[in-house]
Amino acid sequence: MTDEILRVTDLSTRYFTQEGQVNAVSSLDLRIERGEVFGIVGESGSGKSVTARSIMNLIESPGEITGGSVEYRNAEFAEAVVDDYPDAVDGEFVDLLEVPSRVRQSLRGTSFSMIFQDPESSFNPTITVGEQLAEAVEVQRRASARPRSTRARTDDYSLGEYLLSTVLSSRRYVSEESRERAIELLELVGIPDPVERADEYPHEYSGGMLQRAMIAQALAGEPDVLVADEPTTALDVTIQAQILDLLDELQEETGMTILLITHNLGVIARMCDRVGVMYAGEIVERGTLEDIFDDQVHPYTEGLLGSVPDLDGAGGRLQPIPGNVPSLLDHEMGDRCHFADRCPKAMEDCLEHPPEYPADGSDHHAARCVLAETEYDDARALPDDYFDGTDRPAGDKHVGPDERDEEPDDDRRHPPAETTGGEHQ
Ligand SMILES: Nc1ncnc2c1ncn2[C@@H]1O[C@H](COP(=O)(O)OP(=O)(O)OP(=O)(O)O)[C@@H](O)[C@H]1O
Ligand code: NI
Repeated sequence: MTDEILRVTDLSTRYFTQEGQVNAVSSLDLRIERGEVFGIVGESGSGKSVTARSIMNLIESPGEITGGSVEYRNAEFAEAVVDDYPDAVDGEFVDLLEVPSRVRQSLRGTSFSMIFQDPESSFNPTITVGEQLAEAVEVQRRASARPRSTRARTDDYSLGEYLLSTVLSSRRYVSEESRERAIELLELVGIPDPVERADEYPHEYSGGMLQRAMIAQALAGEPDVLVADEPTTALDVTIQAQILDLLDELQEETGMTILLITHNLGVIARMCDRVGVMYAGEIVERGTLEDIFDDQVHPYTEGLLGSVPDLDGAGGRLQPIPGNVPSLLDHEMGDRCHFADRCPKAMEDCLEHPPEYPADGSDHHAARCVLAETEYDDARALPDDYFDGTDRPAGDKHVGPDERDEEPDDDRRHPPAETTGGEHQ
């Protein structure tokens, strides 16, 4: 029997930009089991971060979740909200997109936590790092002080307590215990001189330090589910390995469920139980590590595997897959397999958008590719120049090197395979 903790169904997120509608995430399904580490991997701009933010319901204008559900399983939470939001509840599952943000926020930190790709976004610049961590610890303390009742967490905030908490939060640390825990957490993520660093403000931290502090912050509430978007990309390889070890350890200790987002297959191989390979806003192949690394069906997965960057050495790089990640603009996407124009095995069959087919291997193995069903047949192959003209309006999808912008050329963050700089909120 499965023990699903997170059930994402038919999730779609669009950005309504001046250039048109961007289909950042399209009809995405995910089933994540309690205690597993599920990886999402894909090139830059494939929709990984938007998926993570959609799951946390953190999509901002001009973006919008246009359909689907994100169901979190927590019997107490379901019981606490079922009277007020019966439509959001299905057994022990609650659709987080169907409850108001106030209710959802009661889950932040203690049930759900997120590590963002850009650490700045998760810190308040005017409060010291130590205080912010202590506050996160305090939230967890309050939650567990009311014996596991989510209702208490959402409703029972009496005026007295409210006043007390506002008074207290103007004090330097919410409590000495929380301050100690905050320092412990800083130490845990490898920040030197944690006692002194706790009193510093976010801008006094380097990018790598802030990323570690953010991990400490995300872990402070001892979440059930941690969504980690490129948790180690800004860090040098030694620290990367250290942080991954730390996540691994904590995961084993606490049984926390992790949704890990990365473009690094080395990280996937090291951390994950199951993987979803993302391309153009869709999961194009999913399966266990073995399915994906040894038995992959989708030529995109194969392309990503072209060269697995190693964590320990310099020079490990993804081998670029020829061509570019599509723009995801609705009017440019067409109704074919979105990878067909870059695929060495594109056939006539690929001019229709493929559904997800079961693939040989584990029950979990599936691919959005006709090759899961049919043998590759040279006789039906599309000519090499098939997509050179008509399918690609005004060559928009070929972003030349001089047109790339937005993000600094940080190789660790964007290996050569990744061309169009994904935007980060
Ligand atoms: N605020 C925004 N406005 C418009 N488009 C956006 C916005 N945020 C993301 N997108 C678009 O959504 C698509 C998916 O972006 P996303 O950031 O999820 O990619 P990613 O897989 O996380 O890439 P990376 O590896 O670079 O982080 C991209 O086409 C991106 O341009
Ligand atoms: Ni991203």
